[in-house]
Amino acid sequence: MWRRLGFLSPAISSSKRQNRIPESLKLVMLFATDAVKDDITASRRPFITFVLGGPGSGKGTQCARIASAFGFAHLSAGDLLREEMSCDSKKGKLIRDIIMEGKIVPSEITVHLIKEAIMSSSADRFLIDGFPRSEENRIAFETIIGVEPNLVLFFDCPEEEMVKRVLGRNQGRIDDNIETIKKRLKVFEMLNLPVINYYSAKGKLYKINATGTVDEIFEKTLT
Ligand SMILES: Nc1ncnc2c1ncn2[C@@H]1O[C@H](COP(=O)(O)OP(=O)(O)O)[C@@H](O)[C@H]1O
Ligand SMILES: O=c1ccn([C@@H]2O[C@H](COP(=O)(O)OP(=O)(O)O)[C@@H](O)[C@H]2O)c(=O)[nH]1
Ligand SMILES: [Mg+2]
Repeated sequence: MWRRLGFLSPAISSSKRQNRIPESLKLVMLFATDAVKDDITASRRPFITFVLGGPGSGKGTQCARIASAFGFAHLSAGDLLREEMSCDSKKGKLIRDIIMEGKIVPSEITVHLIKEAIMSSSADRFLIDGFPRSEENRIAFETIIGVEPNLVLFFDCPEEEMVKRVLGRNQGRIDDNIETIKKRLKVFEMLNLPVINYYSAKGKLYKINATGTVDEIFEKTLT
């Protein structure tokens, strides 16, 4: 990946990855590009950032800020699934039941929705918010879409704060209740943390302390 980022590689060396000394993720965001595009054999290869974190860690909030500051298209896997869930179909009902239980929707459904969203957009840089949520999700994405993310952001937030935020979210979501939140936190720990560890080991992970105000976290993300 650092090879692909070309001249940016020295600026983002290994330090901020895995949350060591903060360096400029802002530079990466500003110049986000996948140098494979220069290869005439690759017709379209957008710059992909996965945005991970527990429920209520602020993924959606920070994605909106990053997207507007740096021209990323923001794709929320949860929003894509909620849109699909609202369809009065067998698939819609399946998604609803799984979300209500705080479990993970089968990878082929989610990856298909993400693929469609990427293909129907002309953007060259994407924030994929709330995906992959399991190793199975990650492998399905890499297999079906055929690329790995360029970057992975992890908003690290204490459970107590996440619960407080989710309960105060007030968007009428079927899964924003204490029973489902408890289940989602367990699923996050059991299935999503291994994905985070995987990208950390690959040197692609930027861990951000997600406590503080929205502005403070946005600043932390970029410094
Ligand atoms: N830094 C913050 N401090 C307090 N509340 C926040 C902060 N960031 C987000 N929120 C609020 O917490 C709730 C969850 O944030 P959201 O971005 O939807 O998280 P996620 O997508 O990770 O579940 C929302 O109501 C949002 O407005
Ligand atoms: O890739 C995904 C993303 C979301 N979900 C489901 O959708 C719910 C809500 O996801 P979202 O990312 O919107 O929740 P957030 O973490 O933002 O609160 C999750 O608990 C899962 O049940 C899923 O199965 N796969
Ligand atoms: Mg969200």
